[in-house]
Amino acid sequence: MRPVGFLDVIKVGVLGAYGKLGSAIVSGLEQSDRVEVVARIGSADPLQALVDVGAEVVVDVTDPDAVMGNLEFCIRHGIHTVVGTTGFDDDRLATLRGWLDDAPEIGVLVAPNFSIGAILMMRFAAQAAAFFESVEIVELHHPTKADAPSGTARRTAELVAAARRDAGLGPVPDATTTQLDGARGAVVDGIHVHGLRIRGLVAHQEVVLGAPGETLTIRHDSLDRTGFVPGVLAGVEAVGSNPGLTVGLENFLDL
Ligand SMILES: NC(=O)C1=CN([C@@H]2O[C@H](COP(=O)(O)OP(=O)(O)OC[C@H]3O[C@@H](n4cnc5c(N)ncnc54)[C@H](OP(=O)(O)O)[C@@H]3O)[C@@H](O)[C@H]2O)C=CC1
Ligand SMILES: O=C(O)C1=N[C@H](C(=O)O)C[C@H](O)C1
Repeated sequence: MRPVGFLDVIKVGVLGAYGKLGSAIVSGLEQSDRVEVVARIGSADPLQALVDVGAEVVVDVTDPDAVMGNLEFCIRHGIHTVVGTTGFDDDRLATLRGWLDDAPEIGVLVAPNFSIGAILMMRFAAQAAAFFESVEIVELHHPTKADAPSGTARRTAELVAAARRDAGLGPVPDATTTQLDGARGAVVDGIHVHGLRIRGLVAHQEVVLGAPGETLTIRHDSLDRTGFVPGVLAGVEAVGSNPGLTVGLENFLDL
């Protein structure tokens, strides 16, 4: 298979093209002369249309229940895929790696967040984590979101937990002995994650760190879904020349 990118205009199919993120991505990609949107697929449309129009890269922004079936189809049909859909855990990533072992020339990017600001927020949180005894994550989203905690919050927790391990930090301090279910949030890799669903919001996250005598709060706000488009474009341009599974758009950025 020929790698896509560089001189060619990349033929892109968008799965979930009529959703909130998908429609912003279609509009954004249509402004670029580096890609051509050749397929806009909604939940009622056959995936075979991607093959019929020769899509080289697919962007999946559908639903946690739909994404694995879509990925299996794309990998089996030799289509590189940029995945914005969330709800990924270790089991799903292991399944994906298994499929890719049988298609070593195909690239899949799983990007919990396409926004450059959110990627930097995660990076800064991981950098700060080594210096603070306490850390918790609060993610705030629109109330039509299907999954909790958000993919971004999960990923941040994993990055923070890894940084704490590297720094030799133990568990975060917490004297709670009695609680209502959920009162202390979900726990991802030892890090407490709290989710709010509020009408009017888009996507927001705070990482709150604390040490004796000081706290540090790192906050990112997505105010409009146009903020995700440059990251999607960067993923589309890079995925074809990066076979195998990549988790996190930061791997394709010169940060
Ligand atoms: N990585 C990132 O930066 C971001 C990721 N996201 C993630 O993207 C996903 C979509 O979010 P959002 O746009 O807000 O959600 P929406 O519900 O607005 O859109 C999802 C769309 O996917 C469609 N869909 C569902 N199943 C399929 C399928 N099998 N094939 C094709 N289309 C399908 C739905 O169609 P129908 O309504 O007919 O079911 C709907 O139009 C979520 O997982 C979200 O977490 C969101 C923002 C940023
Ligand atoms: O559903 C959303 O809206 C978003 N989903 C992603 C996530 O789960 O992290 C990215 C961003 O937070 C918006």
